[in-house]
Amino acid sequence: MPFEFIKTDIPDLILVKPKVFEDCRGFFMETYKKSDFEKAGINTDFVQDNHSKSVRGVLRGLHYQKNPYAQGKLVRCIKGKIFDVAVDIRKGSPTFGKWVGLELSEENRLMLWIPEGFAHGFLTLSEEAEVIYKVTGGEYSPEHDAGIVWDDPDIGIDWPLKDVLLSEKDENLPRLRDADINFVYGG
Ligand SMILES: Cc1cn([C@H]2C[C@H](O)[C@@H](COP(=O)(O)OP(=O)(O)O[C@H]3O[C@H](C)C(=O)[C@H](O)[C@H]3O)O2)c(=O)[nH]c1=O
Repeated sequence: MPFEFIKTDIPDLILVKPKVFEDCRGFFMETYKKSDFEKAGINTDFVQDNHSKSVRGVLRGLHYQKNPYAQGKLVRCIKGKIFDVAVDIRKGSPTFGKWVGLELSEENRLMLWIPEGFAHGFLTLSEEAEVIYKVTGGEYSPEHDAGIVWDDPDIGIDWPLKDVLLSEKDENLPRLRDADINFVYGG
């Protein structure tokens, strides 16, 4: 099995560890395989791939697209290191408002599967980080783009750095209690 699927504190949030084949040339690894991911319960109807580069201290998030353009994300850091965070924002979920954060890096090669109904963000821990992620559900739709402020005390994310660089948009995101959310658990 080329992948190890690891549960996190939020049942639907899955850490994926690919099998790496190293030799004198370097390495090879499969980073996605439909049959294996579907066996693990991961939706693989990917509609878009994204790639962003950030410098140390940049925090992108917490973002989500509202229904009917909700997105699932398979996130991977291919250069440097990030602290990747997902927050459950599905109304009625037993883990509503709960967050999971972990390091994804060029070195650990871990990937995080974040289903629809979660807000996502990451903090750049290395001088530079490049993040690529496959997206399910809705293609990019600015009208459905939404977010929650990174340091919402009701969520209490323990970001490793406190002095962060945000876009103007992210500086002005609402708290979870005021956010425009239309996800329903099990819906
Ligand atoms: C997300 C997106 C953005 N754009 C354009 C819109 C802006 O002109 C420019 C930068 O967008 P933004 O500042 O929203 O990029 P990020 O802050 O990296 O947003 C992402 O950050 C967090 C981590 C996420 O999980 C989302 O995928 C996404 O919201 O790219 C597009 O053309 N297509 C897209 O899918």
